[in-house]
Amino acid sequence: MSENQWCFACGPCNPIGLKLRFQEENNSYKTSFIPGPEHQGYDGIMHGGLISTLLDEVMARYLYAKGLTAVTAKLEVRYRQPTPIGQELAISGWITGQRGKMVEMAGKVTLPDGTVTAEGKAIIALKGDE
Ligand SMILES: CCCCCCCCCC(=O)SCCNC(=O)CCNC(=O)[C@H](O)C(C)(C)COP(=O)(O)OP(=O)(O)OC[C@H]1O[C@@H](n2cnc3c(N)ncnc32)[C@H](O)[C@@H]1OP(=O)(O)O
Repeated sequence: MSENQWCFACGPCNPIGLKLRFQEENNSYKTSFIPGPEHQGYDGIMHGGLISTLLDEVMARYLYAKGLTAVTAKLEVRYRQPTPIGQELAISGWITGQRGKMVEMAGKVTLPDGTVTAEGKAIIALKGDE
């Protein structure tokens, strides 16, 4: 069996996972997700911890997709607006810089009408000899 099939965010084998799928486009990594009632904190609003998960995944997984082994060293999220349940979220991440083995990344969560509800910044640590 291939590795990492149980990732909470993207693993196809995880029965309670988000099962995200990704594509690269214009030096950016993208996925989408429609949160349901099981993903809310306050009624009608997506739980902030799960929004962090979306941002963490879209940034760190971009490096994984490039064949690098990397873990999140630092994650900062700015929740600009409530993220509603039941709308398709566009989540994207991109590289903004690198200092040694620390890759600096950014990401955002966008509603269908273009409203950015959350922004993320992360430092992702490359492992091994990369
Ligand atoms: C299908 C597969 C899915 C793939 C996508 C996965 C998405 C999920 C991504 C995750 O959530 S990964 C899980 C959460 N993250 C972790 O569990 C990481 C745990 N932490 C570590 O393993 C280590 O702390 C880490 C590798 C991040 C750093 O340890 P090191 O021993 O390599 O570094 P060290 O502590 O010696 O620091 C080296 C330099 O980096 C700097 N540094 C370390 N941590 C930092 C940090 N957090 N922020 C900024 N700088 C940092 C540190 O200051 C120092 O700079 P200087 O040399 O200039 O002094």
